[in-house]
Amino acid sequence: MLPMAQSDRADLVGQRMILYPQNHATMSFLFVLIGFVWAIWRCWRFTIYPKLHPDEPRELPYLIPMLGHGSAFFHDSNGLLTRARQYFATTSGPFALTAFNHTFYVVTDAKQSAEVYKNTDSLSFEEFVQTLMRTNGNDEDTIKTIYSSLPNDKPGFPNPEGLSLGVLAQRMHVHQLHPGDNMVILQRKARDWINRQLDFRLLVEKPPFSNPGSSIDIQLPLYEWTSDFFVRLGQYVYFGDVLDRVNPNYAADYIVFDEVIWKMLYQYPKFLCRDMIVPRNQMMASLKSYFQIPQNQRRDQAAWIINAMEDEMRALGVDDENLAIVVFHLYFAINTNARKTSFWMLTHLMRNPAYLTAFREETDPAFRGDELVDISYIQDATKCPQVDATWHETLRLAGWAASVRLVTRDVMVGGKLMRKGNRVMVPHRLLHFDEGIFGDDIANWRPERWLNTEAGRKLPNSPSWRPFGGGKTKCSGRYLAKYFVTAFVATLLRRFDIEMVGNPPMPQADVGRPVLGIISVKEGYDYLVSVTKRKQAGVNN
Ligand code: HEM
Repeated sequence: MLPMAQSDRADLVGQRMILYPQNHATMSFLFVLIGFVWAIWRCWRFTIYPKLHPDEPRELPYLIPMLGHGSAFFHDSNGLLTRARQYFATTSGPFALTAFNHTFYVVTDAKQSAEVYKNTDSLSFEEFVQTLMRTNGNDEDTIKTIYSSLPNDKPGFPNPEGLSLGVLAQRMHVHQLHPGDNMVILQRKARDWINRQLDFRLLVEKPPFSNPGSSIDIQLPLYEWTSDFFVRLGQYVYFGDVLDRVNPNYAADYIVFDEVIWKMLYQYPKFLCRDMIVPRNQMMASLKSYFQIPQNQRRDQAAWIINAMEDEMRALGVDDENLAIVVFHLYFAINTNARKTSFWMLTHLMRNPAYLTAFREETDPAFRGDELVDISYIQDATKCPQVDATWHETLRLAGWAASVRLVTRDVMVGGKLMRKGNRVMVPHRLLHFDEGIFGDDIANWRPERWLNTEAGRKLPNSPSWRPFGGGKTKCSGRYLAKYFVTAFVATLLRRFDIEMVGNPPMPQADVGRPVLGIISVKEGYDYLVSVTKRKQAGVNN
């Protein structure tokens, strides 16, 4: 056996000696071929094609065909967009970026962004909403029903243009949320809730932040605390106590979900996002139970929009499950941004005590004793210019969203042809970091840029100011958002002194994850604040 084995081995070695050079040659040939094909692809895509199609936006070159800029987009989309803008600094008009085989036309010029917001015929926001509906479990029949035109004489919310419920819903949000009687109802509800809940005894005693035994001061993790406070506030204003009774953990589930909401936006495969799916499904099940409670036990506590949406959808035959999923989307529109804005605002104010003092003094007249009484005073920029500037500057630095539209037919924007099937993106942050518009020291929080000059005072009306998107889908909740955040901060400062514990670094923003407005705080960057009963509280009354 042994001699045979030896000869076999010798044969094998011989074969390998003969085959190896052949393998080597094949591999080398393959490499050269791949390199050649790659060079032709790159030359075609980034040199020849742009020359043949000068009317289309120039594309930022990339190395790997299927990936494009996917990796950079995923890790720091704003960094990628900033680099791309520098790359195209000498060319005018939108440019293109490809990530994971999807092409985005990026619009960074304020006037051209107005073209995007205006053109609802060729640029669709609804596609984004429908994709979310699908991702979150709405069935195709429901989506079709909600996006089919309705008669212009239907009962319920007036529909003179015969719009679909999906589009009409935007008008209904405006009816609820723009200044007027319907918004005043929500503002009063919010004021009374803040007055009740921002109470030292409750802070000390109520889990999850209780500090048993504290009689003078309490320490709270700021991001966790403001998140909990604002989500419960938003939930109360829209659903009263009823949803909390159905699921006392609803707000906590929401915060867990909201911190990984990017997995929903990126449509992660199910097995990679149980941390998002478990709380999401729990919340949808709770909303379904909510809508199964007899109407006379819940509707008088709910905001007009919740009852009106229910009526409209039931009239179209939408079942409880699909109704719950649609309303779930509204829940996160209400709650995802205000909680983070209040965190960033307090963070900046504590690091800039002169502004904190100015905020406190300016809002004094809205209080009687420790109670917030006047719901319009703090909102009025003529009476509270410092508050207004603080609000704008906080949004400018913490706003990280982009408006995205699907191109539904070929269209010209900014003098460039945008092809059907691709997406147009207006990254708000690039507009907000334009030194030509917002002045120097652009990376720093300086509310005075909104106050000190004539041009600064006009900034809120500038086409470059887009923290809430634009056009028909511009955030309808922007007035209520300002009210929630500034009423909370004013009441907090009225009743308490608040200080950072120790000397924590400025929290880092979680730049790698897409958000629907305001950026989250990077994990590990929450910090403790000490909240102390204020000795001078109620001084003016
Ligand atoms: C600082 C807080 C907030 C920010 C930065 C913010 C930002 C945004 C943005 C960027 C959009 C998308 C607009 C587009 O692409 O055209 C949006 C939509 C929306 N937001 Fe807000 N939002 C905030 C707070 C709120 C609040 C508190 C509510 C409700 C009470 C709300 C309700 C909505 C609704 C309903 C939409 C969808 C618009 C529509 O289809 O009509 N938002 N928001």
